[in-house]
Amino acid sequence: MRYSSNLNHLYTHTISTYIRMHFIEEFSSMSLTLIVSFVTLILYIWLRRNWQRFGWDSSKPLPPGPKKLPFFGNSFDMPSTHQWITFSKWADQFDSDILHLKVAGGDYIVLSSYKASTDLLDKRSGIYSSRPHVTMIQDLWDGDLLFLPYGESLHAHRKLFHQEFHPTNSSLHRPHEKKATIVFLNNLTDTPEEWLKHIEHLTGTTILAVAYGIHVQPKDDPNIAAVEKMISVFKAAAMPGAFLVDVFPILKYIPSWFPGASFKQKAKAWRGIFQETITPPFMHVKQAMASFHYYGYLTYSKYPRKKKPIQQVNGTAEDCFSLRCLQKVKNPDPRPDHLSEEEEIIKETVGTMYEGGADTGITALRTFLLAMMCFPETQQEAQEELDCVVGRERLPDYNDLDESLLPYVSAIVIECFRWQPIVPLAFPHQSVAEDTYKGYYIPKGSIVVPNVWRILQDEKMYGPNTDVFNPKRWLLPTSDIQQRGLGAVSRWKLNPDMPDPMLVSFGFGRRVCPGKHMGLSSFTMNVATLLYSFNITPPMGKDGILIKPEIKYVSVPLYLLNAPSNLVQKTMLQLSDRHY
Ligand code: HEM
Repeated sequence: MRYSSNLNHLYTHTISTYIRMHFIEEFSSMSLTLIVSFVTLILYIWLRRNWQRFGWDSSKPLPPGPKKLPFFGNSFDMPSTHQWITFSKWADQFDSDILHLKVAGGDYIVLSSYKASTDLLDKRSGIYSSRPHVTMIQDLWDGDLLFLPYGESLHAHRKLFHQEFHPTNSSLHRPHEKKATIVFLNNLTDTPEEWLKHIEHLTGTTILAVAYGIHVQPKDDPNIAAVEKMISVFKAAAMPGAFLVDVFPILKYIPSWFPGASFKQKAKAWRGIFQETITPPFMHVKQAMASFHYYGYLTYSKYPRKKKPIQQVNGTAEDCFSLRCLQKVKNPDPRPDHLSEEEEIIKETVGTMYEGGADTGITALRTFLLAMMCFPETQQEAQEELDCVVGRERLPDYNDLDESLLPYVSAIVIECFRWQPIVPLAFPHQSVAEDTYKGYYIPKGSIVVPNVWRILQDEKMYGPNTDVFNPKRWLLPTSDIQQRGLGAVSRWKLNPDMPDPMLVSFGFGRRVCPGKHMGLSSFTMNVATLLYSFNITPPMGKDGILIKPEIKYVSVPLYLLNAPSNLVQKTMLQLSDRHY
């Protein structure tokens, strides 16, 4: 009985073990099948969704481009400087004005012709007007117009810019530009060897006056120093690929004390510098605009926490971009040292003037000076035109800067923008939907870059030898005598059939530069005044022979600006007074 019970037990145990093992076996083969099926299904769905993305749909291939490595794509092909030149070589190699690259897992579309750039960025601007996400700037260092994705916030920022910098408003800014130019000329006369410092001072002075009505000291002004500091910080933050967090945005969640998270402390310190630069001058305008603010408060006895303004006083704020925007605010914060949401947007928008207008203006003037030294005959011709039109008694004025009066000077300005475009890849756009162009598939989220440099080197559009600075490519000789004032005569007129390079130099579509008119008008004024006042020559060697500077450009990280090299910066210039 005991035996049988043991046997029974053994029997039962054996059966249960068998059942368990069988079940486990069954289960594991079943679960394996399930897992495999599930993974296959996910893979299938993912492949179906991404079929086109990887260019495997032969009916809609991706645009051509250099061969991609598995996982790394074209990451190793991407040049670290002068990208526009490499992109241009690839456009020739693949005989295509639209290229596709795979970089750090993202899709990169390069447009190499005027047609492709305007077809996509202008005509389909509903798709191509966003910006790629730069975590270091957007998440860790507050929003910024330049980097804002397409949407309501961008719309609100750009609206303020458009209202202010519409060409009909240019008379508001010109007195400031003119005043800054006079200070610039004085500084150049005193210390011509510090010409680069004076150019930086010039652009900073103009921006501070237009933005906040601040009138800086002719030299060593702390406001200018603050602006310069902010710009250098901004350049470091926006340098492509400088921070791992831009490649792996998830890193933004690691705490700042974590080893390797120094980028978070940097972002915090930079945010501080940014706010310290843009907040005080803006608050100053708000406080000085006392007619729109309340000078004191009454406390209701029934609602002790509610306050009521008791007095309004007349404002002392100077007319400027900030003031004009503040005057239109519907919901201001009544406290002079606080800002409502609407006022915060204004503060940020006005602050973007530094980023948009400072380095671009400086680079444009450096290119102009380099061109004048390397192509002296163009300088002479422009000076003759200025002498005829303006005379010798006064500086050029905005009324003179009409292309019908000073066509040669106008052609120099246009040629500066064409010869060495300041922003050779514009500023990257991002697509918000998938698209097809010329039969090629463009994935949603692609970073789209117009190769402005290549477009402006196109000999079919701009005539032969586009590497040479030649203002005459824009001009026609004319026998029409255009007379003005002193009996000025111009031998030239602008050729109306030439394509306008300004249509590409300032970007495209809904992200086109909102400071375009101001940038162009102040650059033209500076060019005319410099040509009128000084002879611009390269420095003289010990043997008394002029040292012609090398035409060498470096890419400056932020917008990938195309600036004359540091070598040129140090050696480049000698100024001698003409009429100043
Ligand atoms: C010679 C001078 C200038 C040049 C060559 C220039 C060029 C450009 C370019 C190429 C872009 C990118 C456009 C795009 O993404 O398609 C841009 C954007 C911008 N520029 Fe300018 N710019 C100049 C002067 C200015 C000035 C004086 C201001 C301010 C008053 C300014 C403010 C801006 C702003 C705020 C943006 C960002 C627009 C956005 O992202 O929606 N720029 N500029």
